[in-house]
Amino acid sequence: MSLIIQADSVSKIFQQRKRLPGLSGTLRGLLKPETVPVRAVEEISFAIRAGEAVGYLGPNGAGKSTMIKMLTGILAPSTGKVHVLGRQPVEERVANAREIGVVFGQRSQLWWDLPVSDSFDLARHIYRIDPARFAENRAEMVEMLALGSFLDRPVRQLSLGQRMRADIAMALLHGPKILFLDEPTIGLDVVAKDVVRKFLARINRQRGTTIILTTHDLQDIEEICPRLIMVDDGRLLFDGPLRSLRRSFGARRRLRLDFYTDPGPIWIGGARPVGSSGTQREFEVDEDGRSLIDLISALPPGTPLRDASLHEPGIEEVIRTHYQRRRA
Ligand SMILES: Nc1ncnc2c1ncn2[C@@H]1O[C@H](COP(=O)(O)OP(=O)(O)OP(=O)(O)O)[C@@H](O)[C@H]1O
Repeated sequence: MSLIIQADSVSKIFQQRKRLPGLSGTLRGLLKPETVPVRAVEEISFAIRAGEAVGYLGPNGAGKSTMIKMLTGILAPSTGKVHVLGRQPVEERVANAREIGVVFGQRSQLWWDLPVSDSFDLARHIYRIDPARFAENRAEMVEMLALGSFLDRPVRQLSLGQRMRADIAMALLHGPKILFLDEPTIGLDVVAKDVVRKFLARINRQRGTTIILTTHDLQDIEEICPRLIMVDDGRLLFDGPLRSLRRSFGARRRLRLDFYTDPGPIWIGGARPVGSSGTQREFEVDEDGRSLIDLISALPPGTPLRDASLHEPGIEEVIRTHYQRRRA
């Protein structure tokens, strides 16, 4: 498979207006604005092959949207280079737009007061889509995303889930090779999220459309994207399969013990106490190879053990712990 997207040491620095405290500060800021540089993206490199589905994950302000804007030609990198289908998006915005689809979860591309089908017709003119190809793509999207019941309704009357489905359909009418989505499931209920996720996984699999999506929601990644790129503070933290994230962040298994009566302090070699509440105790286990039997046999004889279990840390937990550690 060929490389379809490349980011080489990409940084983006914004100049943000400095806020000065108090009313006099606000007035001074208006008369003589001072700016401070903010590094939204710092020296990020990655390469994506045709047909991949990649999740771009990070907390608020991590630089996700900024990266999507650079890949779609909305913003130019401050330093470094971005290539999408062999082009620098910001230099060849129109040619780039013809081959990519973009969905911003928080901002619709549909015309608010027009019926959904009119927005689709306008997209056909804007992208100069061949009528036969348009008809075929439109029919496929209407069927796959179940748009039939609200195609004639103005966009402002749609639920968020319906609007998002229509937005995704619109971004695919010209048959783009790459689909960029910025928070496609934000604010959706569980059913609508499920529809969107299943659809995206399907077009990636069936049409081979390359997908890059930003999200805060790990479930999006688990269901759509075999590959995860994780950023924080503008920097790249992790790039690889979701399944190797645990190992790469050194996440440890947890031993949970429950006793009939409060056992007092408990010590188990190779396990670090991390929580205690009433008759329950929790430990982080240092070595991966140790079994549950091995661990509980280290308890002093006569300890009133009622139940014991060993847990792999959830990916959510791994990431939360990692971000907390970085911020500490
Ligand atoms: N146009 C802009 N001008 C100045 N600063 C900006 C601009 N756009 C983004 N920033 C700053 O760049 C940083 C990264 O913002 P960005 O929107 O890329 O993050 P994000 O990961 O998408 O966050 P969120 O999850 O909250 O949408 C933030 O500190 C933000 O305030």
